[in-house]
Amino acid sequence: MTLLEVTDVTVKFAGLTALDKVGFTVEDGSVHAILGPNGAGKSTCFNVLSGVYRATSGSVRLGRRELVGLAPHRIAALGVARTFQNIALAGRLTVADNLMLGRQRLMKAGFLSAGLRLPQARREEAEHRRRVAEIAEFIGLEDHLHSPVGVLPYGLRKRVELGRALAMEPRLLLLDEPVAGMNGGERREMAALIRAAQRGLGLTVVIVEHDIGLVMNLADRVTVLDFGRLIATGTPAEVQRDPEVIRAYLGADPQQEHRS
Ligand SMILES: Nc1ncnc2c1ncn2[C@@H]1O[C@H](COP(=O)(O)OP(=O)(O)OP(=O)(O)O)[C@@H](O)[C@H]1O
Repeated sequence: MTLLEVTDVTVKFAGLTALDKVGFTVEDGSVHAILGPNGAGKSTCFNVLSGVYRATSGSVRLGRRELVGLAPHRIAALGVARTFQNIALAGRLTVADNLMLGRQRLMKAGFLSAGLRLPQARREEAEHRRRVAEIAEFIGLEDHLHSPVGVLPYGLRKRVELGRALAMEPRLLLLDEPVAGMNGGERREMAALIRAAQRGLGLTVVIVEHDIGLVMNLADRVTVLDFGRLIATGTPAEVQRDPEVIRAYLGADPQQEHRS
């Protein structure tokens, strides 16, 4: 079953076409990667999916809902969570509190009752904190639950980002370069975690990534962009063989992942 359907999405910025009639579908419960060299339009595509940018034309459907034109918080409320290329966490807050921020949308008690610490609000908060502890365990950070995020090494902070997105209990998880800047071991651990989230929590994952090796091992399907155009879509094995993909991206010097 299709969860996300992107049709003819075009994004123009003053004279520059960042996305040109891009279309692909994402199956429910799958991991779908968006791959492409620098400037290909991957982040723009993500920003359209999460409502940060509005497509100039085209459509993005989550189930039957049209997402183009909705504000980011409305899209989040439909069960779409995202992480950012550059970590966007509250460094002074603990891991637990950062994960709690992810649960805000799920909290029923208003600010006032939470502020006054009314019994119902206290009970609700305790439930959310229990779930946050479970998520911290899932991402392997149970021993750091009460550490400020700012003191954690980079690889662990990237996991907190993933945890905060998971704390939103999404159906669709958008991951923007989740292993950027990580070493080989950290990359493998993060890939395993993403797989575990997809399988264990039944999530659908769309991932933007430069790391071709990671994408080929992790993704069920891959969409390849180049200069804002979709040049291939298919299984990792199919796109790896595609001559246009080889020319645009995979043929690049493997030591030099980023084309500048
Ligand atoms: N807000 C913006 N205003 C103007 N141009 C933009 C804007 N955002 C992106 N672009 C341009 O759109 C094109 C696609 O950029 P985008 O960031 O989507 O590529 P990308 O594939 O994510 O690249 P990278 O791998 O470097 O993150 C680029 O030419 C970029 O300069």
